[in-house]
Amino acid sequence: MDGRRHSVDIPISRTLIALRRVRSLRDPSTNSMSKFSSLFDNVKWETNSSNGISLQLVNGCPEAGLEHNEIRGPEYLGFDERREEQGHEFRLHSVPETFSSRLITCENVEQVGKTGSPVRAKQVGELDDCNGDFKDYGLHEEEVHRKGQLSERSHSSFKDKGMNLTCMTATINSVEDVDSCNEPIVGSSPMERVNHRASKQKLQSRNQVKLYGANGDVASRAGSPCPSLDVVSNRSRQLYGDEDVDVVDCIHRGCGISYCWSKTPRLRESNPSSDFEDLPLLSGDTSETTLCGQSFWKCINGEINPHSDTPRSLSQKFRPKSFDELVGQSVVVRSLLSAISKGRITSFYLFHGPRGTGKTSASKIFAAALNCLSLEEFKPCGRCRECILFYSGRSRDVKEVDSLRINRLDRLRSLVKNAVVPPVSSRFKIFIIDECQLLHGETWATVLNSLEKLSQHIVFVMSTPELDMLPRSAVSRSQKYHFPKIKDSDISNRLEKICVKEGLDYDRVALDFIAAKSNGSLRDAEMMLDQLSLLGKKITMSLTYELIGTVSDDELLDLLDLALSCDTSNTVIRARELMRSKIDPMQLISQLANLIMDILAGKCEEDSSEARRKFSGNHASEVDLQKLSHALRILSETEKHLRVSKNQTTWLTVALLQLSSVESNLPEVNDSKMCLANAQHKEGDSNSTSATGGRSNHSFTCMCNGSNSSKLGKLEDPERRLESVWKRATELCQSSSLKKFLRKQGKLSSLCVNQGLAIAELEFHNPNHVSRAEKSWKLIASSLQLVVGCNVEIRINLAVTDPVTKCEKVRKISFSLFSCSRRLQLKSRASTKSGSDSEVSHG
Ligand SMILES: Nc1ncnc2c1ncn2[C@@H]1O[C@H](COP(=O)(O)OP(=O)(O)OP(=O)(O)O)[C@@H](O)[C@H]1O
Ligand SMILES: [Zn+2]
Repeated sequence: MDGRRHSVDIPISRTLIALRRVRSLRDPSTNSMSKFSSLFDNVKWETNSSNGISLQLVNGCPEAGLEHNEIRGPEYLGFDERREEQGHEFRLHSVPETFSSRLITCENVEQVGKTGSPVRAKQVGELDDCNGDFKDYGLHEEEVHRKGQLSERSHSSFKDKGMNLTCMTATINSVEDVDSCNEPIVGSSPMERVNHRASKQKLQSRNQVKLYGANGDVASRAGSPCPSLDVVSNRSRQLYGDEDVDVVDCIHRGCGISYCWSKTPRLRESNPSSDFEDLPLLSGDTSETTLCGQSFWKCINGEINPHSDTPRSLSQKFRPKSFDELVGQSVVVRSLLSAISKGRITSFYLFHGPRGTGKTSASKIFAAALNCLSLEEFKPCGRCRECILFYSGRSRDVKEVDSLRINRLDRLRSLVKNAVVPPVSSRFKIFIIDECQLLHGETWATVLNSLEKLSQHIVFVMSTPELDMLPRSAVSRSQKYHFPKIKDSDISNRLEKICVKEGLDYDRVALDFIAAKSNGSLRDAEMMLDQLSLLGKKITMSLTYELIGTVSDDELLDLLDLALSCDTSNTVIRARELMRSKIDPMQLISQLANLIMDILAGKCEEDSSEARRKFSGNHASEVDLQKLSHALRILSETEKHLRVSKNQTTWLTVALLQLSSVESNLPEVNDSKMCLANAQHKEGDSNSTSATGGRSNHSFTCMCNGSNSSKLGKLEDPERRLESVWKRATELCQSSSLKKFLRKQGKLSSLCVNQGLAIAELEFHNPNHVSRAEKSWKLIASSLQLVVGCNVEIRINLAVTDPVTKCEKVRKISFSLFSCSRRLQLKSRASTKSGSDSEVSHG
C-alpha cells in the first residue's frame, strides 16, 4: 500500500473543498460514505507546519461513531482509523512535498451504523495522469456527464498550480458496462450523447484531470466492500482466467454505481446534514421520502441547481422499495416472499402484466430480498450490508441488463460469461431484464440454453407487458407472475398518500377520477398527479378535467339529457361549446358512450355521484333504457365515421340530434314478439325450445306484431341478422380474449324477443368452449342486452354432429340464465334435459 501513497502538493483546504464537492455527487442514501464525509464538515484545519497538519472535530462526529475530537495527520494525506476504548483516532497524513505525487488514501474506515452492522471499507484513491477519457472505466453516460462537470471544476480549481488531481472510485455493475470498456458509451438519449461527447472533448483537450469511476472521491468508497483496483484485478485474473481478463478488469475496477435505485437523487448539496443521518434505506413512510421530497420541491421551485440529480417525477420518487410499498399485488408479494423463506428459488422469473403496475419495481425488490442478510421473514430489510450495497447501486451481484443491447452477440457473450462466474459477495447473482419482449430469438435461445448450465446461484428476473410476444419455450420454463391492473381504489389511496407526503391539497373525488382515468396503471396516475401538482395548489376536479381534456360528469349528463329530450337548439349550443373549449369530439363520444354503458349496466345506481344517480333515476323506464341503448348504437356508428371524417364536430352534433329518436334496427320490444332462429340447428331436436318455434328444416320463423312486420323485410336472411347481432355484441366485450373466443368459437343461433325479454341461444361445438362461455355469461349477456336493448336470457348449447346422419344437432346442456338489463341474475336451472327448457322464465 505504501508504494502507492504519494504526496499532494496542494493546500489541504483546497483538497478538502474538492473532496466535498466530489462527495456531494454521492448518493445520500449510501449513508456510509456520507457519514464518513461528515468528518470533513466537522473538521477545523490548522496548518501549522509545512508537513504536518492538525485537525479537530468541531463538535465531535457522532454520526461516524466518533467520540474523540482530535485528528492529527503528520505523514500523508489519508485516514487511518483505530478503534480504541476511548474512541477513535484518525490520522491525517500529509505527504512529502513532491509535486508529482498524487495519492489520497483512505483505508480501513469502519463505520458502525445505528443498526450496529459495520460497514467496512478498504479503499485506495489514486491520482494519476489522465487523458480525461472515461470510456475505459465503464461509466454510465449520466455519470460521465457529471464527472465531466466535476472534473472541469476540479480542473479549474487547480489548474493555476498545474496539478493533477485524481479521485479514484468505483466501477460499474451492469452487464452492458462490460461493453463500455471497449467502446464509447452510448446514451439513451441524443442529448445525453451530445453532453457526453462535449464533456469528453473538453477533458481530452485539457488532458489534465482524470476521474476513475463514478463518484470520484476518497470518501465515496467508504463503505464499499470492493477492494482496490490492483487487488481486484489480481483477483479477477484468478477468478476468470486469462481470456476474460480484459472484460473483468473493467467490471471490477472499483465499486461504482451503474444505476441508482429508483433514480432518486445521488446528491443533495442543499441539505448536507441529511447525508449524515443514519436512516434505513427503505423509506417506509418517512425519512427518505421526506428528504427526497424537500429536494424535489426545492428543485421545482428553483432553489436547487436544476442539474442536480433530484428525482424527475413523482413516480421515480415514490418507486416502491419494499414489498409492503407495492400496491395491489398482494398475491405476487406473498408468493415471492414465501419462495424466499422456503428457499425455493428457481433460476428464471417472469413478471408480466400491463404497464405501470409494478413489475420493474418488484424485480428490484425481489433481487434485494434474495440477497438480504436479515433473519426476519420480511425482506429486504434495507439495513443489512447487502441491502445497502444494492440500494446504493453498488452491488456487484445484481445487474440490470438492457434488453436491446444484449441482443448484440458480443454483449450476450459477456452476459453469459458473467453469469457463469459465481456471485462476488452475495447469495445470488441476479440479472434483471426489463422489457424482455425485445430480446431476439437467438438471444432467447442462448439465455435459455445457458440457464440449464448455470449454477444454482443465478437468477434471471425478466419482465414484460407483452407475454404473447415471448417464445413459448421461454414462457414455459419460467415461473410466471401476473401483475394485474391495479384497482382504482388502491390507486386513489396511493395518490392520497403521495399528496399528503408532498403537502398537496386535494379533493378526493379528483384523485378518484385520476385513478379511473389511469386504466389500472399506477404510474399513469402518478404522472397525472405530477402534472396537476404543477398547475395549482389544489388538485381539483376542474383542474383534472382541464388537464386530461375531458368534460365533467355534470356537463356530460347535461348534454346527454338535452340530446335525449329533443332539445335541438340547446343540444347544438352545448355540444359546440364543449368541443370548442374543452374536449375533442373523439374524446367526447367516448365519454358519452362510457356514461351510457355505465347507466345501462346499473353502475350509476350505487357507488356513483349524486348527479349520476339522479340521471339514472330519471331515465329508469323501459323506454328510456331503449333510448339509451339506441343512443349507444348511434354513437358507436358515429365513432367509426368520425375516425375518417375531417369535420368531426359537425358529425358528432348530428349524431347527438339523433339520440332522441327511438328508431332502431332491432325491433321494439314493447308488445312485440320476434324471433330469429336458425332452424338448421333444431334438426333432430324436435323438443327444443318452443320459443324459437323453429320446427321445420331450414326454415326461419319470425313472429312479430303488425308494427314490426315492416321490418321483416330486413329479416330475409335471419342467419345474417343473427351474425350481425352477434358481431356487435362481441364487439362490446371489453376483454379482447373473450371477444376473440366468442367470435371464433361461438354463434348466436337464435334470438327471440317478447315483451321486453329476449332469449338468445348460443352455440358452441366443444364442451370446453361451452364451459368457458358459461364462466363469462355475465359479460356475454350484458353485451347482448346492450345490442338488443332489453332484458336478455341466454342459453348456452353444445352442438354435436350426428355420426349417422352427419347433421348437426344441438344437445341442450344444463345451463340457462336470466339476465336483466339493469341487474343480472343467475337463475340456475338444474340439469335441463334436452327439450325440457322450452318454457321461458320471465322471472
Ligand atoms: N404496484 C405498485 N405499487 C407502487 N407503485 C407502483 C406500482 N406500480 C407502479 N408503481 C409506480 O409506477 C412507477 C413505475 O412502476 P414500474 O416500473 O415498476 O412498472 P412496470 O409494471 O414495470 O411498468 P413497465 O411495464 O412500463 O415497465 C413506479 O416508480 C411507482 O411509482
Ligand atoms: Zn437486508
